[in-house]
Amino acid sequence: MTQEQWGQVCKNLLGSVGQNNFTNWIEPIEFLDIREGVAVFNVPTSFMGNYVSQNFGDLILHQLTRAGEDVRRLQFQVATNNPARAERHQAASRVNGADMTAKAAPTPAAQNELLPGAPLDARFTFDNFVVGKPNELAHAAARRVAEGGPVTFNPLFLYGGVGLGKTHLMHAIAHELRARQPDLNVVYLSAEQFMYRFVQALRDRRMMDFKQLFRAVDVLMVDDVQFIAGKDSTQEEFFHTFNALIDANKQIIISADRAPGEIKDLEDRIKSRLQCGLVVDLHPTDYELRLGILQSKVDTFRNQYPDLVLADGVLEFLAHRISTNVRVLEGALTRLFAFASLVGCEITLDMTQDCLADVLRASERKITIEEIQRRVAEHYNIRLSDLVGPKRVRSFARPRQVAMFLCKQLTSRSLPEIGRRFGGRDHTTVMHGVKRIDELRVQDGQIAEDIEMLRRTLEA
Ligand SMILES: Nc1ncnc2c1ncn2[C@@H]1O[C@H](COP(=O)(O)OP(=O)(O)OP(=O)(O)O)[C@@H](O)[C@H]1O
Repeated sequence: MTQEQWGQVCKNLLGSVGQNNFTNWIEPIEFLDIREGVAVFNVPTSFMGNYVSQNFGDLILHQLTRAGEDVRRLQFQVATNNPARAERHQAASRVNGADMTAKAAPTPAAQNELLPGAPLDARFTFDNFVVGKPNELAHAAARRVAEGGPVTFNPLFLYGGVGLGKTHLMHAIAHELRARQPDLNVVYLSAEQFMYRFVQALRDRRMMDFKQLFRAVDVLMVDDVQFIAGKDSTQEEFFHTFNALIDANKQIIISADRAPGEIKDLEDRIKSRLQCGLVVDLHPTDYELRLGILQSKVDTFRNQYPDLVLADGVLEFLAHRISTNVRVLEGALTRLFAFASLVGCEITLDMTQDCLADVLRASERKITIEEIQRRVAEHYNIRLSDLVGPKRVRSFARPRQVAMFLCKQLTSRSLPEIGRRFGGRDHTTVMHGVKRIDELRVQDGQIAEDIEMLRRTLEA
C-alpha cells in the first residue's frame, strides 16, 4: 500500500472516529508497510501504540481490508528519534486545540509519556443529548459552564448512576468550550488515567513535570472520581492539583457515581472541597426521557438504514421494559437495527421480543430498598439520613412508614431485612409502620395519593 492509499484510508477513519480522535490518535501514527498480512506503524510512544491498538485497532483493520489489503494484524513499533516524528508527536500532545506541552515546557522525555488528555467521543455533544426532567438541571449547569465566561460554579460536580450521561455531558462541555475558545487548554481524563499518570511520574521521577502539566490547564475535567477513593497518595496529589487550579480561578468539572459526601474512603477535606461549587445529579431516567432518547437514536439510524420499517409500539415497549440505563437501551436498539438489516425483516414487537430476549430478561425491574428510600425522601423533601435515622418527629416518621410500606409491597425483602436497612430497627417496628399506612390509605386521601404517585414513579 502506498502512502497515498494510506491517506485515503485515513480519510475514511476520520469519518468514523471524528476530528478530535483523529488529530490526537490517528494522525500521529506513521504507516510504514504491510508485510505478510501485518500492517506496521511507527508510534511516538508505547502508550500511544497500546491506546490506538485497543481503541481503534478494529476500525483500522476494517478500513485496510475495505481498501483491498490482505491484513490480519496491526503492529505498532516505537519510533526511534527523528525530528519529523517529534513534530508529529507534538501535534498529538495538543489536546483540544491547546498545546499543553509548550505551555508547561516539560522535558522531552515527559512529552513522550505524559499525554495530557483522553480523546473525546465525537458523538457526545449537547445536540445529541436528550433533555428530560431527570437530567434537566445537570444539563443546564453543564451548558452554563460550557458557555465559558466568568467561572461561576467551581467545581461543577456531576453525579448519577451507571450509564445516565455523565461522560456524555462532560465531553459535550469540552467540545463546546473548544469550539468557542480554541485557545483554551481543556483537559479531560478519567480519575484512573490521572492515577496512572501520577504513578508513572513518580516512577520516572518526573513529579515536577506532572505538576507543571496539570497546573497549566485552563479547564480540568476528571471523570469517575470515586475511583481514587482509598488510594491515598493519588488523593493527596489530586487535592493539590485541585487547590492550585481553584486558586488560579481555573474551571474544574468532576463526575462520580455518587454525591461527594457518599464516596467512601475519600478524605473529608476532599469531600468538602468537592462540594464547594455546584453539585448536581442525573436522576434515573423516566419513561418519557427513555422514549425521547430512543426516538433521537432512531433518527440517526435512519441515515444508515433508510429502508427499515419500524412497527408502532416498539419504542414504547423498549422504553417501558428497559429502564436500567441508557447504555443498555442504546445497545438494544443497535442490535435490533443490525439484526433487522442483516435478516432483511421489519422490526416488529414479536421480532423485538425474540431478538432481545436476554436483554429483556436481565432488565426485569427489580426495585431496591435504596431506591424507595431515595424517592420517598425526595418526595417529602427530607434528607435520606433523616428518613433512616433515629428521630421520631412526625415529619420524618410518616415518610419513614410510607417508605417501609412501599418496601414491603414492591420488594421481596423480609421485615427484619427492611428493619435493618432503616437504621437497624426491629421487625415489629416495620410491621407496625406498614399496618399504619395501610389504615391511613383508606382514611387519608393525601397519603393514598402520595403512595400511588411514588409507586408509579418507582415502577416507571
Ligand atoms: N440524555 C441522553 N441523551 C442521549 N444519550 C444519552 C443520554 N444519557 C446517556 N446517553 C448515552 O448513554 C450512553 C452512556 O452514557 P455515559 O457514558 O455518559 O454514562 P455515564 O453516566 O458516564 O456512565 P458510567 O458511570 O458507566 O461512566 C452514552 O452512549 C450516551 O451517549
